[in-house]
Formats: sequence, C-alpha cells, structure tokens
Amino acid sequence: MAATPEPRTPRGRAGLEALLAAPERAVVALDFDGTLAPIVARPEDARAHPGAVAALARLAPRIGSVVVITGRPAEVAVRYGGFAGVPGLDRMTVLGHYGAERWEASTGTVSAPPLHPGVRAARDELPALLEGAGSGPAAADLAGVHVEDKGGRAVAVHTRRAARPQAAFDLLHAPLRELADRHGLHLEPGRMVLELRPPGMDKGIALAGYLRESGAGSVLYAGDDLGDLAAFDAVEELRGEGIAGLLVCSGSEEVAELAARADLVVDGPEGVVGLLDSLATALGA
Ligand SMILES: O=P(O)(O)OC[C@H]1O[C@H](O[C@H]2O[C@H](CO)[C@@H](O)[C@H](O)[C@H]2O)[C@H](O)[C@@H](O)[C@@H]1O
Repeated sequence: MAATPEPRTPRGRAGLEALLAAPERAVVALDFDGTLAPIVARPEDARAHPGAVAALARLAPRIGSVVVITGRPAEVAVRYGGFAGVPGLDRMTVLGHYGAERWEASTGTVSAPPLHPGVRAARDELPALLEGAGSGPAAADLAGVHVEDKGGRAVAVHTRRAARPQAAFDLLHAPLRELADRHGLHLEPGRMVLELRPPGMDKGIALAGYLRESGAGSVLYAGDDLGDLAAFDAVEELRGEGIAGLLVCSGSEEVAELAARADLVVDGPEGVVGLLDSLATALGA
C-alpha cells in the first residue's frame, strides 16, 4: 500500500496533519463524476471506480464522516456508486443536485425540495433552441449533442458525444445562459456539459452547512470540475474559522482551474482511490 502523498502547500499539509491527528473530527467530502467515477461518454454508464467503495468502507469507520456532494440526483449517485447497504458506509451522506437533495445511508431515504417550474419550461424549449443553434454550418458541430433530464430538477445539455465537443459547448453557452436567465435558473458549466438548475444552492453552501452541523475540525475535499470550485472557496473560507482543509484535485486534461488551486493533484479517480486507501492505512485500517 502506497504512503499518503504529501500536499504541495503548507495549508494542505496542515489539513492532512489535522485529519490524521484527530480523525474523529475529520470529514472526507468527495465529488462523484470524474472524482469517484471515471468520466465516460454516456452519463448513464458512469459507475464508481472499482476500488472506490472498498476504499471508502475502510476509511469511513475511522473518521468523522464521508459525504459525497454531486450534481447528480442523490439516488442516482447512490445507485451508480454502489453505496447503499455497504458495511462501513452506514453513516454516509450523499448531497445530490449540488446540495439540494440529501440521502442518508442510515435511513436509506432522500429528502428533496419542491420542483422549480423553470426547469420544465426550459426543458420544453430545448429542442427548438438546439435546432436553431445547429442550423447552417454549425449543424455538423452539434450532431451528437444530447439532453439529460435529471428528474425534472435540472436539465443538462451534454456535448461530449458531439462531432466537435468544445465547439458545440462554446456555441451553446450563450443561448443556454439566456434560456436559464429567462426561467430564473442557474447555468452550471462543467466537463462538456451545460446544466440548467435552480439557483440558491451550490457545493460550497452544501459543504459549509454539512461541516458546521457535523462540528468538523478538518476537511478533505476532492473534486475535478468547475462545479467543485464553490466547495474549494468554502474550504478556503473555513480555514479562516479554524477548520483545517486539504483541497484535492482529481486531475484531468479537461479542467485546469482546480489543479491550479489544489493542495494536492492526483491522477483522476484512480489517484483518488489510492489516496483514500492510503489514508485508511495511515489510520490503522
Ligand atoms: O458533481 P458531479 O458528480 O461531478 O456531477 C456533474 C455532472 O456529471 C455528469 O456529467 C459528467 O460525467 C459524465 C459521465 O462520465 C460525462 O459523460 C459528462 O461529460 C460529464 O460532464 C452528469 O451527467 C451530470 O448530470 C452532472 O451534473
């Protein structure tokens, strides 16, 4: 088993030291897609890395708690992650839809706010918007763009399977922002995805709330995408309040912003699982 990698920043090293010194007050918070689950072409094919559940199950009993904070519906992340009914993960929490939904392993239930009417209205306009944006020479760029309806709570336009994914993303950014604005929604850009979702919640708000309610003394947050920057902001802010933090980037060639701010960059979900395993070992698992 590899040793725990050393963070490259003093604050990251302090975060890791605090986690190891008082693990009962440590929270390990993780994004799902791109962090626990390798990125794949079709969102419905995503599954947790084969070693993820075992590593989490070794680590979780030795620390305060494990929470997954994801743009996915909570129930989908639990299913794709294989988190339910796993010995060791009986205190796990999954915050779905950027924190709007909550699943608790202890009860197996999901709590969720009412649907935002703008999501359905925006979704109904998407076919015409995509057809309009893809007329003329842009048609070839948009071929393969697909829409993910997230249970009426959000809608995501994916460009990963388009003929030219980045060109399609760039082409759709402005019209989708206009659509989101018109329906009182937030536009969340991610890895070859533009998501329209209700405003008022993000991973930073979700993480800060969770850390306060659990009385955390330290936090490790690992993410890979732009939606995780809000959680990075929250950790940096909470450091000022005495909660030690370790920011981990699940590295990829698609997103540079997180790596630039992280205390530790690991090699995608494989690297995240290795890190979780090494922490479990360091804590005597
Ligand atoms: O917060 P996350 O757990 O990172 O979820 C964010 C979005 O992830 C999913 O899309 C991403 O993963 C897909 C499967 O690997 C990939 O095909 C896509 O290109 C990625 O952007 C998910 O489909 C979205 O609904 C989430 O919002």
